[in-house]
Amino acid sequence: MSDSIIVFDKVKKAYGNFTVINELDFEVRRGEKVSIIGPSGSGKSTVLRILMTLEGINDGAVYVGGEPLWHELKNGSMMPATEKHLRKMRTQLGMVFQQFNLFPHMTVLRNLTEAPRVVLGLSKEEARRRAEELLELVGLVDHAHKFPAQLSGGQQQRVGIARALAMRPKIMLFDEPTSALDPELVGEVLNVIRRLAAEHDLTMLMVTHEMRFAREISDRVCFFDKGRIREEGTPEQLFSQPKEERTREFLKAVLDG
Ligand SMILES: Nc1ncnc2c1ncn2[C@@H]1O[C@H](COP(=O)(O)OP(=O)(O)OP(=O)(O)O)[C@@H](O)[C@H]1O
Repeated sequence: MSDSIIVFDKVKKAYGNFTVINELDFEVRRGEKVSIIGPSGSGKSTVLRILMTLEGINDGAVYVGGEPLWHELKNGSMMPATEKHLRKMRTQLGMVFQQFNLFPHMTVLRNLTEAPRVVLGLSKEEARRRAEELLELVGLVDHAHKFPAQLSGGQQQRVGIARALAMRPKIMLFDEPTSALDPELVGEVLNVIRRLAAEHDLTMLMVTHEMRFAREISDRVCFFDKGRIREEGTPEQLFSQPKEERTREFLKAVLDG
């Protein structure tokens, strides 16, 4: 477990009678790039939302960086985490959403400097310097003073990536980052993620429908079905020699579609 930056230990998550995550055991090593694929409703996004502390769990435990995420150890017993603990833990993670989720009333620059200033207490100059470096990384230096509505979807998503990185997270979560984009804008966003994967030792966990991309950048691909990992392996193993019939069916449907 020591090398795992993310651990799900028999995690259960249900909405009423409907079990979304079913005794899930799942680990991600430091620096590993992992893709989660699987049918709609299989619980893929929920895994990311639990890590980002946007959804609680009903049973089991999640560890980030060796520390319980949804619990705190108090006098030797595991107690539900306080908001303070969740806030602290959240700083280790950055998330890129399907729908960008930028602050519409703030310029690109301010979208990038706001949280580092408010949450991390960075000075205005330091936050700006960090933002400018990241705009360089995502190729948007010339757009710093625009508002999100003045940008294309692909540009907005690149700002979304830069904004998450501005908090210097150890783990980046991507929730179908290209699925809201027009097809001709997908490539520019994938290029930024590709670059991040190649040049940084970030841990990356990505839910994606872009099978070719998952195959290219992942160290490991997990096929989710009914709130569990049905099959996992290297991209080569999972895409070229899937063992499970359910995985084969899914891949056939998405790759033919
Ligand atoms: N707040 C909620 N209340 C009730 N049901 C929910 C809620 N959030 C998600 N669900 C249900 O949980 C299931 C899993 O959702 P999740 O978004 O994790 O699936 P997914 O595998 O990411 O699917 P997709 O590929 O369609 O995004 C879905 O059936 C969804 O309808």
